[in-house]
Amino acid sequence: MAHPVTTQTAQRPTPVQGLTATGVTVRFAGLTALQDVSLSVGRGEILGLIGPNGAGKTTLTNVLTGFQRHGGAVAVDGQDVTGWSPQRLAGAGVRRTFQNVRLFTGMTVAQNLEAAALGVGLSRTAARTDTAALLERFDLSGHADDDAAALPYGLERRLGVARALVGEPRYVVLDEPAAGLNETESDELLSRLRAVPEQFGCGLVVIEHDMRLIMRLCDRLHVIDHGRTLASGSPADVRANPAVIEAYLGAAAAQHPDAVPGAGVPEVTRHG
Ligand SMILES: Nc1ncnc2c1ncn2[C@@H]1O[C@H](COP(=O)(O)OP(=O)(O)OP(=O)(O)O)[C@@H](O)[C@H]1O
Repeated sequence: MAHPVTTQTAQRPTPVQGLTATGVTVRFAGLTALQDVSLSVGRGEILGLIGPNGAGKTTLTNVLTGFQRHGGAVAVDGQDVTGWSPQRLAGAGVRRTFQNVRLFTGMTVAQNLEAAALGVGLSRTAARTDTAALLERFDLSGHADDDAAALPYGLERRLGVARALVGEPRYVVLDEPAAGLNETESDELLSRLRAVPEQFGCGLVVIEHDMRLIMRLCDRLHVIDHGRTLASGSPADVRANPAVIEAYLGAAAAQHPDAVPGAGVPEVTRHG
């Protein structure tokens, strides 16, 4: 007897898109650096991660990019990547920059990009093509053959960001990309970063103390203090949040982001 034909319309849950951290906790000996922090960033989105010195921002960056063991979970577009090494995560499209740019010394600007592209698994031909495109997009073509170690500071930071974008990453975490830049350089970085999600199709997490930059750049902000989430939402909502004003921004800065004490300078201390 012929069996009736049944069509299996499997009701698979739609994978959660984005780079997500769920219930992340990190303890260093007696110190709780992160306590039950959850956040997510989608492709095409820019998320700002802000908070006072020692709040846990770099520790969270390390968690998201595989440099820090932790409790809780990290996922990339629905795939659990908890415990993956930085190299494996980079291969899966999760990249980062460091507070202090770590360029490959003894190499030119172009060689820095090419080496990074080879490092994430591109073929030599693809690495060359990618390098040429990045040099162009970041206005570095005129410096392609310069010794990277001899670049002026602003260009060094620009190269650091470009290098994190080799090989079409899915998500990039930028740790204080504007640190030490003057106002003009910071504004120039802002317009470059603003274009990145559309140009590269990736999501950005930006850790930054420069509130002039962060308030203009980000679609959403996530604020942490003492290792816990203090607030999250649009820049306007976060700027008006009394707890954020109290812990971090200060009243004057909340009303006039250009007046943030130390804007453009990495050292912003707790208020109150
Ligand atoms: N490897 C470590 N061992 C012990 N304590 C650490 C370690 N790394 C960070 N910490 C502590 O964890 C807390 C969070 O530090 P973290 O560097 O993540 O803060 P942050 O928000 O990035 O600060 P900043 O804005 O100054 O860079 C701080 O109290 C810091 O001293």
